[in-house]
Amino acid sequence: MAGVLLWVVCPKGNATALLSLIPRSGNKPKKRSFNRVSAISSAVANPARSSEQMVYDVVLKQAALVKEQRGRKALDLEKRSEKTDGFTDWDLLNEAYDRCGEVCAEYAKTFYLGTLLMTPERRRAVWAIYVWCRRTDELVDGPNATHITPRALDRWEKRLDDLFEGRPYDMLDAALSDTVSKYPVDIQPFKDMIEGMRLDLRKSRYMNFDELYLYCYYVAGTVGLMSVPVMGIAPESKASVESVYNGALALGIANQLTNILRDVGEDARRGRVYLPQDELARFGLSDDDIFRGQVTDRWRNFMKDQIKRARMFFDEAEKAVSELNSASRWPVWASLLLYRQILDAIEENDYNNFSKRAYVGKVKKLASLPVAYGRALMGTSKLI
Ligand SMILES: CC(C)=CCC/C(C)=C/CC/C(C)=C/CC/C(C)=C/[C@@H]1[C@@H](COP(=O)(O)OP(=O)(O)O)[C@]1(C)CC/C=C(\C)CC/C=C(\C)CCC=C(C)C
Ligand SMILES: [Mn+2]
Repeated sequence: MAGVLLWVVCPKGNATALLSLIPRSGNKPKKRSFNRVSAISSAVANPARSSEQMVYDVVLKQAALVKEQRGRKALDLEKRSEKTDGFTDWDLLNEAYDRCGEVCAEYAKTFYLGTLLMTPERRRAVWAIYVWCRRTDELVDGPNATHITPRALDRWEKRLDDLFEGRPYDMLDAALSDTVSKYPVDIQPFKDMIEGMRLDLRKSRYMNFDELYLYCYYVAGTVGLMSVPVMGIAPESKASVESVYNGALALGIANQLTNILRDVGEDARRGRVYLPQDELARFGLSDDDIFRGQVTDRWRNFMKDQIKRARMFFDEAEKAVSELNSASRWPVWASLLLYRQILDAIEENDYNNFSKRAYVGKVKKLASLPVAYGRALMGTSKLI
């Protein structure tokens, strides 16, 4: 039990919620063709292979896995969900998924509501992925973060290997273990997210956008790659699987860039500057300006440029949302619109992201939901 306790990291603001999820019984456990977005990152590409090219290999691998499964008609997902291998105690497994739903509802209410439109199978699988991501993030961001060492992350990765091989360590892992046995989810994005957490332990500066891009892929682009195999691509979609995964990746990158732009002051107080050093220098800025925290014209101009780039990633993602299964589109649109509006809020704060938190008010949040729903109904193909 002590081992489990060590692993379960309490969430922000509520130390008991994730602890209550501990099981009662000891069920121990090539190059891509460049588009507008890539043109930006390739401008600072490293001489060998840019981060974007490396990340694209993961996209191709995940897309291949999905295509392979698409080809195997007999492996109809909904039927496979009735498989009995691996788990004999259905009540325990259902309870595990229910707990994942509870965590999701507590930490990401809007997203949780959106998942209720999905089929029960897909919905609970997305919850299981959400919970694993949340727990992974909490390792380095939560209240126990100071105790986290690279060795602890190695153990978390070993645990990931085990759950992918059908040996879950606790009941939340059991839910994910069941999910990855049913959907064509590759382990690589999960491993890469852990790699992102390792990076956060050892690195607090990013020399250029190429370095930052890789970090954003690790901690957020991976989420897109993990989620789409479960959310599913619309059967009527004419887009290539790769282009949909590319859009999913773009949404993760856009979200993380937005997160970084919103939290500049907060991160600086923790000694972290995620903004690319070469781009700061190009605008006549340095770490000192960030620690001083004064909104100057140089800062405004720099921020305008950063916001423009984040919006380009959102644009890239938007083209792909309509290719998802119709029932999965609404939560994605809702989260995209909400996160995108944080960029507007930074502008409304006159680019003061040092001491003023950019947030989207309740009214705007609520207003976004029908907009998201309307967009979800439109399944136009904008990708090839
Ligand atoms: C519909 C939807 C949003 C599905 C994703 C569900 C899911 C598995 C989410 C996991 C999120 C999570 C806990 C990630 C851990 C790392 C992390 C915290 C990343 C940051 C998220 C924002 O959270 P927050 O504001 O709470 O950040 P702080 O911890 O407070 O700093 C991120 C910025 C990134 C999360 C990334 C996504 C939500 C990407 C979603 C992309 C898709 C679902 C693909 C959609 C498909 C197409 C084709 C566009
Ligand atoms: Mn976090």
